[in-house]
Amino acid sequence: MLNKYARAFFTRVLTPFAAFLIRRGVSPDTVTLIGTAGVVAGALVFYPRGEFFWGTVVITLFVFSDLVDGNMARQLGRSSRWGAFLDSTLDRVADGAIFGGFALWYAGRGDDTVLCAVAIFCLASGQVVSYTKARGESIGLPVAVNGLVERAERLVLSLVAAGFAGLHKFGVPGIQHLLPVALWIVAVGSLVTLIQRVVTVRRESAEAEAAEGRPEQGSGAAK
Ligand SMILES: CCCCCCCC/C=C\CCCCCCCC(=O)OC[C@H](COP(=O)(O)O[C@@H]1[C@H](O)[C@H](OP(=O)(O)O)[C@@H](O)[C@H](O)[C@H]1O)OC(=O)CCCCCCC/C=C\CCCCCCCC
Ligand SMILES: Nc1ccn([C@@H]2O[C@H](COP(=O)(O)O)[C@@H](O)[C@H]2O)c(=O)n1
Ligand SMILES: [Mg+2]
Ligand SMILES: [Mg+2]
Repeated sequence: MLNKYARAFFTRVLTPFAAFLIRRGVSPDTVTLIGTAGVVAGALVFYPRGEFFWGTVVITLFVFSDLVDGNMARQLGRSSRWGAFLDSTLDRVADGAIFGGFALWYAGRGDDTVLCAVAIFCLASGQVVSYTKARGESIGLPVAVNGLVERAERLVLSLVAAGFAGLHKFGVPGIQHLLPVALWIVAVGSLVTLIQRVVTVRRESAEAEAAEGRPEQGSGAAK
């Protein structure tokens, strides 16, 4: 939903900055790489120590590079398969660091095994949700569903909650509970999204095979 409705707004806001970087001779790949490095550093330096406010500030400074790199590539007329591969692959690295950072906190000083497991579930299910689309498309299916919780939702929910939860260290009472709530929402939402995508791929592959005149695998007709 955010990808659909918020992207146009951020494209307008970030286009002048993308044009500025192009004029300075910066390449889209450089932005992709530096953006990912910043997110990974912010997540793995601050989150495992429970510094959620400063971690989120650093991550937020870098995470928008994921919208700037594609914008630059399009302005340059240089959108490439390599760029698409690099962008998506490094998205997975950044997401791993963010949810890994939460898991490390709960495994250590945060001392909460259940929330550690929820954070690991968010990490793994987010990666699998993205994989379903990539694999479905690689076998020639449209995978015409995005689902309830895409990457933008996973990031916005977790980062906004972490940023506010971090204010607990500055004396705001009770606010630290926002992060567990967000992690549970992302976990359940990712599971729903995974089911939505798997069901869609199952239907699309059956339709494709029926259109090719091949019996559906596992239906018994192939025996
Ligand atoms: C006192 C207050 C303290 C608070 C501190 C700071 C709070 C600030 C918090 C958060 C800001 C979070 C911003 C997060 C922005 C995320 C932007 C982003 O990178 O989105 C990426 C997304 C997808 O891009 P791609 O097409 O490159 O990725 C594809 C996607 O990942 C697919 O994954 P799948 O969906 O399938 O799982 C992959 O399949 C594919 O491989 C991959 O290529 O981009 C978008 O979706 C575009 C829309 C971005 C919308 C951003 C909205 C930000 C909204 C609000 C932020 C501001 C909140 C401020 C709160 C302030 C509180 C005071
Ligand atoms: N280094 C890069 C990064 C991205 N691209 C192209 O942009 C598309 C992604 O757009 P976003 O707005 O989501 O960043 C990607 O599929 C590539 O076509 C690129 O060429 N080089
Ligand atoms: Mg990008
Ligand atoms: Mg990306």
